[in-house]
Amino acid sequence: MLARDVVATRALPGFDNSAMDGYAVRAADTETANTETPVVLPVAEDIPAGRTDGPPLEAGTAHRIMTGAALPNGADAVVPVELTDGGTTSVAIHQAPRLGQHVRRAGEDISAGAVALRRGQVLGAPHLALLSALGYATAPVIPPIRTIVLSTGSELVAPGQPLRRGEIYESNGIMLATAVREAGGEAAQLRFVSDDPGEFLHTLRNRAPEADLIITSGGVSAGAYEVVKDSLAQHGVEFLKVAMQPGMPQGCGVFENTPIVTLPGNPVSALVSFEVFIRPALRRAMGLPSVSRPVIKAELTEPVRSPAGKRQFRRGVLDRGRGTVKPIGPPASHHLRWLASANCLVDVPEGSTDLNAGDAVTVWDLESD
Ligand SMILES: Nc1nc2c(c(=O)[nH]1)N[C@H]1C(S)=C(S)[C@@H](COP(=O)(O)OP(=O)(O)OC[C@H]3O[C@@H](n4cnc5c(N)ncnc54)[C@H](O)[C@@H]3O)O[C@H]1N2
Ligand code: MOO
Repeated sequence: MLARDVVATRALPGFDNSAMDGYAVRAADTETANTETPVVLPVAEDIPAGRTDGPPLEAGTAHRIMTGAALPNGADAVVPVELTDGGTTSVAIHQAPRLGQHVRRAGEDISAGAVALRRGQVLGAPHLALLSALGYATAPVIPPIRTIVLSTGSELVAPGQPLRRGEIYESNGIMLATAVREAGGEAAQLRFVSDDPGEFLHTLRNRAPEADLIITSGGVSAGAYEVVKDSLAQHGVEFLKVAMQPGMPQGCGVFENTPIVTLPGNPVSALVSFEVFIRPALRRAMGLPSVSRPVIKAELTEPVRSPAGKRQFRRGVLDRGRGTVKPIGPPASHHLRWLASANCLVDVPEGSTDLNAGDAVTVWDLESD
């Protein structure tokens, strides 16, 4: 993201140039040209793109010119090669050009001194091209937040490896690292660790200094072997229950000078918690223009039940045209298929336990920033 406005120090295009492969002429020399009685002119120069010596066009002559080549002084129109006989020593012009035809004027894209890009612009493909076209080899940017993402669980196996009964493939790491990147941050996805506190703390200690934020998943609820909770409760991390479904058990704090958020391990809980707690904080910290997802009102296509006293986030499919939202899948927090089919979250407030089809609900649009 740009840290300051960037001003064009030069115009674009930087010089009058040809928009076509053809012949640079003086329109007045060729005004009688037509197919029956072409105007024939000697070709005095050949001007490929990149030729820099710039010989002027004498009256009564033509220069063969290529797209992007500087228009010679004296020329005021370009005749495309298709409207000529394509000659190299002399050229027969079959159609009279309009004054200024196929000429790209200096500064018609952007003039010198104009603001080319504003502070806060996220630099995508066209913006980087514009900066380069203006001659900027570097640009002042706000660096992205650097996160490390660490999954925990002795049941986890890397995708591609054989699985034994009781084991599952690790999926939170790539999910959360991708979510960070999509939010505009940087993410290093660490190799997941087992439920052994020694291994967990060793990994964190090694990698925390390189991060602005640590994100872990798993090991924060109420059982035995809660590696994250057991290891970090003594290290300035607070563990608590949030009145939210999914995403009830949470933790956050500072681990040896690095902020840390410990998400629950259930995949849907982890991603919903990321959306609710981490994404807005990341974007605000980076100064990005839109901090929260766009929030829309939509009409439910079917009823929704929600536990009393909890804010529920259901997966949904938002039909923007109709203004409706269809809740999909059960509220449970392990249904990845429904998470992958959703384009929004349906935000059911704490006070609502029974919503009917046709009721208006608040929806978080997950497909927009
Ligand atoms: N007695 C209680 N049990 C549970 C409670 C509770 O309050 N009392 N809370 C439940 C809720 S709600 C959630 S959410 C989970 C959170 O548990 P943890 O954060 O401790 O996570 P784990 O137990 O490690 O894992 C939960 C679940 O998710 C799977 N998992 C974990 N990490 C990954 C990963 N990287 N990739 C894919 N799947 C992952 C894990 O195998 C478990 O199935 O606790 C409830 N229990
Ligand atoms: O908070 Mo848990 O996330 O409901 O499954």
